Amino acid sequence: MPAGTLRVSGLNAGYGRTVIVEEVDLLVPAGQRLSIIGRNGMGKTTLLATLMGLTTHHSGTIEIDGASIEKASATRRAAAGLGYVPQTRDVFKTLTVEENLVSGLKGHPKSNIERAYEMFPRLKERRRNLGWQLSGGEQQMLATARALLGEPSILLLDEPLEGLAPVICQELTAAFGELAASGKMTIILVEQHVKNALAFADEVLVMERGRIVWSGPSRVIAEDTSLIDKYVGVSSLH
Ligand SMILES: Nc1ncnc2c1ncn2[C@@H]1O[C@H](COP(=O)(O)OP(=O)(O)OP(=O)(O)O)[C@@H](O)[C@H]1O
Repeated sequence: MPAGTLRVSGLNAGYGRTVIVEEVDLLVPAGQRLSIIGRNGMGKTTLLATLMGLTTHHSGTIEIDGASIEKASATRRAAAGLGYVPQTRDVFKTLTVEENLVSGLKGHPKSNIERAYEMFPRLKERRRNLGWQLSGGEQQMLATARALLGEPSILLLDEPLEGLAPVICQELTAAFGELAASGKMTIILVEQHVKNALAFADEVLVMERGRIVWSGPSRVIAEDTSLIDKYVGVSSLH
């Protein structure tokens, strides 16, 4: 079985006693690109954070390649193959780009840094700049590159294009497309812009109030603006 299959059953999770993610069932085969869409505050970020072990787990199972991880720490989940790029773009502001990358290696070969530079040449140009000196887009590239150094089999991306200039969006989208096309990684993308979400993914799921209310091939929802209007509003297409 290729690595990177995610199976979630009856998942309930949230913050303390508050349940946000409700009864989520999910099967993402290895190598699939899945986009998660939905209006603001519907639980998309909480679902990704829950997969990574950063919320309160109430019930249900999460398996990577058949192994249960719902009780594991975030560090153990990373070791099991999960890579996570949160909305907050976790980069160390007082370290250089290269130092940030070295800190993300965690035992993986140093040659991975050269591969990250190949994917994001801008980072190579800025290798001696400190985290705080980078633009938002460069920080997003650095956060993504750091996650990739750990060689995840499943990459979780939370609104990676939010607030970025179009030229940077294009560079990042091309990098995600390259990763996805390699077929070596399952990629789950939370994306507000439906156009980007549908262009990227084979499959889409829609969240509403913490639940999955629609799932299916992206071409089905792409061809049905009434579905888009119902779940996210047609304005999200622009
Ligand atoms: N740390 C937290 N503690 C308590 N409640 C939270 C916390 N973070 C988010 N929530 C609540 O959980 C719900 C879902 O939020 P979440 O950020 O997961 O939604 P989202 O779909 O990702 O929204 P957005 O697109 O705006 O990021 C919201 O009602 C939010 O107020």
